[in-house]
Amino acid sequence: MHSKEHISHDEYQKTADWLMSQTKHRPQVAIICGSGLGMLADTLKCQDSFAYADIPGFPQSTVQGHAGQLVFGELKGKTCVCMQGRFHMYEGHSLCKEGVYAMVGGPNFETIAEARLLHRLGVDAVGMSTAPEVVVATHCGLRVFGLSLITNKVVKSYEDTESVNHEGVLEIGRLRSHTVQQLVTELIDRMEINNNDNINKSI
Ligand SMILES: O=P(O)(O)O[C@H]1O[C@H](CO)[C@@H](O)[C@H]1O
Ligand code: HPA
Repeated sequence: MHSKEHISHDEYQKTADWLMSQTKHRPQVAIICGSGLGMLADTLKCQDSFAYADIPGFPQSTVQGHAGQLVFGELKGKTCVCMQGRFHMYEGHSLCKEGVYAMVGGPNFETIAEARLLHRLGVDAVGMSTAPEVVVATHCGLRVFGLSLITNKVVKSYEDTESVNHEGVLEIGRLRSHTVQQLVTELIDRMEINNNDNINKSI
């Protein structure tokens, strides 16, 4: 997992599973200790420390003064995990991939010309929804988690023989519905009930 462009969910999961099997700590707070600040990790109580080199799939610190350890423990009664050493782009690490979602008005799918324009603008995914809901929810002070299932490749070439249609979108939806249901159910299970208390205060 060393400075790869893309790290798969399975690779992250293997690393996380290994760590969870090695420590009983389940952190509520994660802290990245940069240059000269690694000593904070030494103050954690009931420590479990792991050298980055011993953690399966974990990148290595190359910067002088970065111990290269992941330290689990307690600080002021809160379970924390500290990275004693971070990773930088100048070490060859890429930025985490973030995507840009663009909404088109629909109900037609974007034309090839529109798809090319969106691509040039840096758009990664196209849909016909989600953005208005997020705008309204944010306006109402709600915290939002948006989830879009990517069902198809956007057609950007006039030579492309594939085309997008609603039946195809629904078909992928059916194929993935179980996974999406599991994900949403797990999210709800883990959700803090008080996460919108800023609204309650204003009512
Ligand atoms: O209807 P939602 O869930 O947004 O999903 C997508 O499916 C339709 C296109 O097939 C569009 O409505 C598009 O936004
Ligand atoms: N474009 C716009 N909306 C969509 C698409 C698409 O390719 N697929 C599903 N919804």
